[in-house]
Amino acid sequence: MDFSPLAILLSLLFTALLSFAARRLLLSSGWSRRRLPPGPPPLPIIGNLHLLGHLPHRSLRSLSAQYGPIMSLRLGLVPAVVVSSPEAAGLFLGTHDAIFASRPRIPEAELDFYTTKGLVFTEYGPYWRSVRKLCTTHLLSAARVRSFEGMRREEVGSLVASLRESAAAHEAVDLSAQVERAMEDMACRMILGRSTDGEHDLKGIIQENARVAGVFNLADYVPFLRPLDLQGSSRQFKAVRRSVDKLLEKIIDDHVQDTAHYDSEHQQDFIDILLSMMNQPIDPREEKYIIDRTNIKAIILDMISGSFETASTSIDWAFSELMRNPQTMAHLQEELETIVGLTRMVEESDLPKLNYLDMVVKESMRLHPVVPLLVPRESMEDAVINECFIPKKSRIIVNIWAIGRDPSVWSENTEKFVPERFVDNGIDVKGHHFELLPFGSGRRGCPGIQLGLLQVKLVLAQLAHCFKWELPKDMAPSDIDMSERFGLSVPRANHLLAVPTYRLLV
Ligand code: HEM
Repeated sequence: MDFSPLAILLSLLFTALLSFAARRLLLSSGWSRRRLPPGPPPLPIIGNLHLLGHLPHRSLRSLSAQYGPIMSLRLGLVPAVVVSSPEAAGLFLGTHDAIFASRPRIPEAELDFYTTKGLVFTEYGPYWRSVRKLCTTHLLSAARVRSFEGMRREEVGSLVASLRESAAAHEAVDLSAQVERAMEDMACRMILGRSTDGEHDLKGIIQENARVAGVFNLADYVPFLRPLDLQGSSRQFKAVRRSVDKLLEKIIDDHVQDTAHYDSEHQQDFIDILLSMMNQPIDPREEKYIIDRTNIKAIILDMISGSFETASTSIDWAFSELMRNPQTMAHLQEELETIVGLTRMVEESDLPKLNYLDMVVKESMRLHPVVPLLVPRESMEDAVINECFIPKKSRIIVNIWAIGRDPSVWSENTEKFVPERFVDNGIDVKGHHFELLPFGSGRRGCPGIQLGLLQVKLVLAQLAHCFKWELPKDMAPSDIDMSERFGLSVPRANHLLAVPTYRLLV
């Protein structure tokens, strides 16, 4: 046989030509374009809904282990694709982000301007682009986030003061509830300019809105069931939205009346900022969309939904891991003692110097991303990814929980809380490293990332710095229940209780 370089070259060329021709033939016959990604066989009507279980991120990881990192499902009558590896996430959220940047439209949304005129659930297009730009430029910019530093200091100060009282009495505190309250107060003051309302149960209404939005509604997947409203979801959704609307109308009216009395010291909240832009184009380059009251209400509700549970849930998980890993807590407290010292509380200006804190937060977000399946996306056109056909209007679910626990990415100790894995590896949470995506990535990535990260780090650092923490009633760290509850976000199923002892010298 002739193994001369020329013969090898010719045979390589011939093979390449042959496979190119075969590929063209398959593509033109439509066979490859129609081949969906592998996935479990669907049942009539419900498709694969029965496989989701009560913690879908976990069930989907098991299924992906069998069918691969780009897996096809049918959720009721809706085609879906589940993405479960960094490479696949890079294809859907990076390379082909423009195709997958829309959100599925739920039919209620057609009646509800809150869903079509906001940001989170609004379809991709010029309106969404304008609103997104408005939010990133005017509400969530670095300068705006900084402008609320004083308010955050007050709220964190109140949290610490309340914990000091429990510390003096050597009482166990419901840390989950305390943190949740503090974060809700921060969000309400920043967005609405107040954390309570004399007339309405402000936080109760917002919490109910989040609860109803997180409820699984079969009719979202089997649309012909919608008119029957078997679960009563549609009725509940409309009732909650009426309460939200009444509340926001009143708060906006109060702002309009108060504007005349503002002095130069007045801290503008998000409603003030949006009211000052009323009747102007949302984006000066897209004059078609003018800001009116419905836009303001929809944007405000999305800012609240985006910030309400996310930061507190992230803190809750990170703190639970610190309680389960006393050496890590000790290491973090050592860093705080060195950089901040025991004679004062942590300031926001300290945060960039706290490298170990940064690793603790990343590691916690790797193991416990609060939105484990991101917010679902929808494909805007037919696409072929890795030779698989993804039909237009497929729901795209990115399982960042599975990616964060993939041993082929994070090594065998993937289930363990080891912040040190981030030493010198350059991975951050900003959406460029597809192995760690707690804030998503691409066009629909979280616009509140800067604020969210700041809040999480500030509160976590303050809790670890100001107090020594023990578990109640001789509980061992390994006894801490880490069960999850699935909804719009995934918080702890049960609250974390702990006993603080004040440790600062002031
Ligand atoms: C620790 C805190 C937070 C976490 C972990 C978080 C996480 C996320 C995630 C995973 C998404 C979906 C991204 C995607 O689909 O690719 C998202 C979207 C979003 N987040 Fe956040 N978020 C946080 C804080 C905030 C804050 C403070 C705000 C605003 C005040 C906010 C506003 C939004 C909005 C408006 C969207 C929808 C963006 C769009 O569809 O264009 N988030 N967030």
